Amino acid sequence: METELVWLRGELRLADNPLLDIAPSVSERLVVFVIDEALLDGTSADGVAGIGARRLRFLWQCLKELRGTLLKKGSDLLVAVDEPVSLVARLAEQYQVTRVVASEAAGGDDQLERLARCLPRQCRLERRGAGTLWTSQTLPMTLDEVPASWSAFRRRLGEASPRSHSRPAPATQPAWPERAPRGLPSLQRLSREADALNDAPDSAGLAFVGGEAPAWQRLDDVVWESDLLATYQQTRNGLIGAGFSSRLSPWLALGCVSATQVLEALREWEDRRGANASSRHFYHELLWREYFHWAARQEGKALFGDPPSSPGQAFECWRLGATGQPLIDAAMRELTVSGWLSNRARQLVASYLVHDLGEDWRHGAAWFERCLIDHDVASNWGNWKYIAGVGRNAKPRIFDIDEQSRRYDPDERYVRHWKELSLQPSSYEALGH
Ligand SMILES: Cc1cc2nc3c(=O)[nH]c(=O)nc-3n(C[C@H](O)[C@H](O)[C@H](O)COP(=O)(O)OP(=O)(O)OC[C@H]3O[C@@H](n4cnc5c(N)ncnc54)[C@H](O)[C@@H]3O)c2cc1C
Repeated sequence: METELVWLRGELRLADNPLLDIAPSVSERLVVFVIDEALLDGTSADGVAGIGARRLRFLWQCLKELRGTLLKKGSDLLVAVDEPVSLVARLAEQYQVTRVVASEAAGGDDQLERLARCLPRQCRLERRGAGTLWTSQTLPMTLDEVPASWSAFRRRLGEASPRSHSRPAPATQPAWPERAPRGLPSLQRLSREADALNDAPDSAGLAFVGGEAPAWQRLDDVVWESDLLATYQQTRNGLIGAGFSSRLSPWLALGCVSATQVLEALREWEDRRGANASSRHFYHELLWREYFHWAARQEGKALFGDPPSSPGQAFECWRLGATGQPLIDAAMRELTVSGWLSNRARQLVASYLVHDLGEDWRHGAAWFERCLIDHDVASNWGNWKYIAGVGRNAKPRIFDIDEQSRRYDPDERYVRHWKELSLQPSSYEALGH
C-alpha cells in the first residue's frame, strides 16, 4: 500500500478536485499547503510581490475551512510556513511517500521542476490538470498551438464545449500517516495585521469570506437569488455595488469553487430560463480566464517579463491613491481597503499607470499581486500585459480616463464614496502595505 502526498497550491475544495481522487493503492495520504516564507517577508521567491493582509486573511480562511472539511472525511491538512519545495521533499522522504500529486501551474512551473529533482528515488511526481475548464488532454489544441490573440483562441475553440458536469465530493479520504504533522498556524501567528481585520461586508454590502461554503453561497446568490445571468451584459461594467458582476473571482482564484462547477450552474440556469445574451456573455468571460491560463502555460517564465528597474515617484502616488485623478485614486483606495476591484476599474488603473504615468507595467502587476484577494497569476499578469500591449498582445489598450469617468461614473458616486473614506498612512500600515 502506498503513502501519497497531495501538494495543494490552490484548488482549496473537496468536490470536483482531481487532486483528491483516490487511487485504490493509496492507503495513507498527507495533504499539504505551504505558505512561502518569502511571501510573508514581503517578497516572493521571484523577488516580486509579497502578500498583503487582506489577501492573506482570505487565503487563511480558505485553508481553515478546507481543513474542517477534510477532518470530517477522515483526513487532515498540514499548513506550514516554509520554503515550499524543500518542505515537500523533506516530508516525502520522512514519510516514505511514493507519489506526490500537484496541479499544473501557470507561468513556468519552476517549483515542480525543482521538486522533481529533489524527491527521493522511490517517489514519483504526478501533475494533474485542475482549475481550468479544459485539461491539456481535452483542450482542442496543443499548448504550442494556443494562438497569440484572444479572438483567435476563441475561433480555435469554435463550438467545442468543455465538461460541464462536476464530480461529487469524495465520501472519505485515506488516513493520515501516523505521527505526521498536521494543522494550521493561527492567523495571528502569520500576521497580526491580517488577524486584526474584520469580515464585515465591504462598502458594497458584500463580505468576502474564504472557503468552499461561502463560495457556494455566493454562486447560489448570483445564479438563483439575484438572477444576475439575466442582466449581466448590461451591468458588468459597473464600478459600485455588490451585484453588477458575480464577484466570484476570489473563490475561483483560490479554487474554493471550480470553473466547471460555475459552468454547470450557468448551464442549469440556461436550461431552466433559456440562454440569452447575458448568460452567453458570462460564459465568454470564463473563456477569457481560460485564454489567460493557457497562454500563461505556453509563455512559461516569459509571462513575467524581465525584472524592471525601480519604480518612479508616479508609481508611489498611484499605489497610494494620490495621483490627483479622482477615478484612479478612488479605485486604488478601494483596492487597498477591500482587496478587490471591478474589471472596469482594473483596466482603468492599469492603463493610467502604464500609458499616462509612463511606469513599467510589471510594478503594477506586482502591486496587484500583493493586494488582490483574487490574485491569479495567469489572469493578473496576462491582463497587465494585454493592457500594456507587450508580449503576445503587441497592441496597447489606452483608456481615456476623463471619458471613462463620464461614462461609468457620471454622478461621481464612486469617486465620492472612496474619497469620503480617505486613507491615512496608518490605514496602509494596518493592511500590511
Ligand atoms: C489589470 C488586470 C488584472 C487582473 N487580475 C486578475 C486576477 O488577479 N485574478 C482574476 O481572477 N482576475 C483578474 N482580472 C480579470 C477581471 O478583472 C476579474 O476576473 C473580474 O473583475 C472579477 O470580478 P467578477 O468575479 O465579478 O467577474 P465577472 O464579470 O462576474 O466574470 C466571471 C468570472 O470570469 C473570469 N473573468 C472575467 N473577466 C476576466 C478577464 N478579463 N480575465 C480573466 N478572467 C476573467 C473571472 O474568473 C470572473 O470571476 C484582471 C483584470 C485586469 C484588467
